[in-house]
Amino acid sequence: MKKTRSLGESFLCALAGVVYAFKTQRNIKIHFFAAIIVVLLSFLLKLSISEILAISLTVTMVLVAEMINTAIETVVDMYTTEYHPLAKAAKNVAAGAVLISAVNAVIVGYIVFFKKIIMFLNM
Ligand SMILES: Nc1ncnc2c1ncn2[C@@H]1O[C@H](COP(=O)(O)OP(=O)(O)OP(=O)(O)O)[C@@H](O)[C@H]1O
Repeated sequence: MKKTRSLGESFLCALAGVVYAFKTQRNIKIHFFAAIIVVLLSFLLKLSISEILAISLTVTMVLVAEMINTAIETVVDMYTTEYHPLAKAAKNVAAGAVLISAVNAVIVGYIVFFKKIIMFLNM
């Protein structure tokens, strides 16, 4: 295996990882489209800079958690497809990270959007 890579090659590998996760993981597709809707809503509801920062960090955290979850699932499946309690623990912990990021997204989304959407609908 080739050891040293140029910066460009490393970037392409990272990009390939994003594409792989997007192509193979239904949840990432759902989160990605949810992120697009959130970005469009942010423009429509004229969020402040600090609100946009909170939303941006939240969306990024969910997508990153999903990708780390995918990486862990992939390594576990490469190691064994047999039942193993440690494989189960690794996958459950990774899924737990996604769950925590998703709960945070719901809380942040509620705090930032709820009042604004109600006001927008009552206009
Ligand atoms: N090799 C294994 N040994 C023991 N339990 C496993 C194993 N593989 C999966 N599991 C259990 O099944 C659950 C689902 O695993 P799976 O690999 O199907 O993930 P998934 O359904 O693709 O998850 P996600 O929806 O997060 O992508 C795991 O969280 C774990 O509890």
